[in-house]
Amino acid sequence: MSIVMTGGGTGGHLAIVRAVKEQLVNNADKRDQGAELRAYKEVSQSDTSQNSSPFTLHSSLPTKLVYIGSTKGQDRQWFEDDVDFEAKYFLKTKGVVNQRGIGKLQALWMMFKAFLEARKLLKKHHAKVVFSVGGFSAAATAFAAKSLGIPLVIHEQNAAQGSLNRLLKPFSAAFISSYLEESPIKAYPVKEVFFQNAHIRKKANTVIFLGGSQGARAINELALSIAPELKERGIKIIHQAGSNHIEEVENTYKELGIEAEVFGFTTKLADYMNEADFAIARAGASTLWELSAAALPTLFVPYPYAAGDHQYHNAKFLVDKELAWLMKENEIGKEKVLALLDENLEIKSRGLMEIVEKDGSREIALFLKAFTDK
Ligand SMILES: CC(=O)N[C@H]1[C@@H](OP(=O)(O)OP(=O)(O)OC[C@H]2O[C@@H](n3ccc(=O)[nH]c3=O)[C@H](O)[C@@H]2O)O[C@H](CO)[C@@H](O)[C@@H]1O
Repeated sequence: MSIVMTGGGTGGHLAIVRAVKEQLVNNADKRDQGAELRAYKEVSQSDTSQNSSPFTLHSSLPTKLVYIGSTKGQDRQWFEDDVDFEAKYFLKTKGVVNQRGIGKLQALWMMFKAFLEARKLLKKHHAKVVFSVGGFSAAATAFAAKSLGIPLVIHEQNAAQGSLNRLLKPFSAAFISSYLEESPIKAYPVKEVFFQNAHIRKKANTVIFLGGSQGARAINELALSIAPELKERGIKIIHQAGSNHIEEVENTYKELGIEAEVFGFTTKLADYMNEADFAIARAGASTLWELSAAALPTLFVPYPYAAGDHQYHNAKFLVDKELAWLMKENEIGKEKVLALLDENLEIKSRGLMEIVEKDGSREIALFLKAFTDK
């Protein structure tokens, strides 16, 4: 029997699969099979010929993990070589919603063929539950689960629900969303390191600008426009400018005679957040919950072209609780932003610490595991 995980396309979806998968492999099993799993790991580490998942090799470990994604998007990059899954499948699918005319018909036909394939795979692996993180990559397997009467557990990352998740919500065994009161699990799967760095901010000594690894023009422009005032106030600047904009942004700081730490992609985001007292950031779900876990007061500038304007709704969720600030790109004003630095950061920081729940991935892993115990 197995837990089948599906969905992806973008890192935002795939990160949830990975976080929950890691918990299933490392922690959730401690409840009932911990000793056995650890014993297995010791054996397999001393035997280099075994490079496959612990779940595959020992039939005494009942739960296997299977991933079903798409050939399109980033699914392959993330999981093709992942040995924690007993099996990985990448079905030929593409998004239906954004297609028109003949393209839509082709996408639907591909989806139908993938649906039939997914049904076979779910039967073959004796799926006890299907965990979907949404995105077109999840559609075939999610529908296949429903058609076979296999419980479907959905994780929605955003406050504005994705079209597939919205469609399947009434048919799901559980709909997990950190934004919904009725969600069985409220905690967002955030890496522990962000919580470890949480501390109360009182004064904006360091400001971090986070435009994501690709950078955000509006955030870059804002940063450079308020940089002279920040310098005057003795505030340090950390600036994620995006891989393609580092040089141009660095040069502008130089021309302004301002020292700033500028970078593109980083694996040390948690450290940068730890150093900062105030953030100006996009409102992608993981980033938003990581900033919240770090108790870092933030002005969100949502990406305006996100599907269903979901970044706006993500940020609004915190703003409605008075835990963050929000400005659409066309609302940004230099003076308005500078005024926020004088606001009471401590209230926001404390509020975030109180509301943000830990252990999201572990709770989801245990929730899924329960289906295999039935
Ligand atoms: C442009 C877009 O539509 N993005 C969507 C995409 O997320 P997308 O992957 O773009 O953004 P998220 O904020 O959800 O995740 C970014 C992740 O990458 C990490 N990171 C980022 C930059 C960096 O230099 N180093 C690093 O490690 C962050 O810590 C975070 O864990 O799916 C999310 C979940 O459906 C949505 O909420 C986002 O709106």
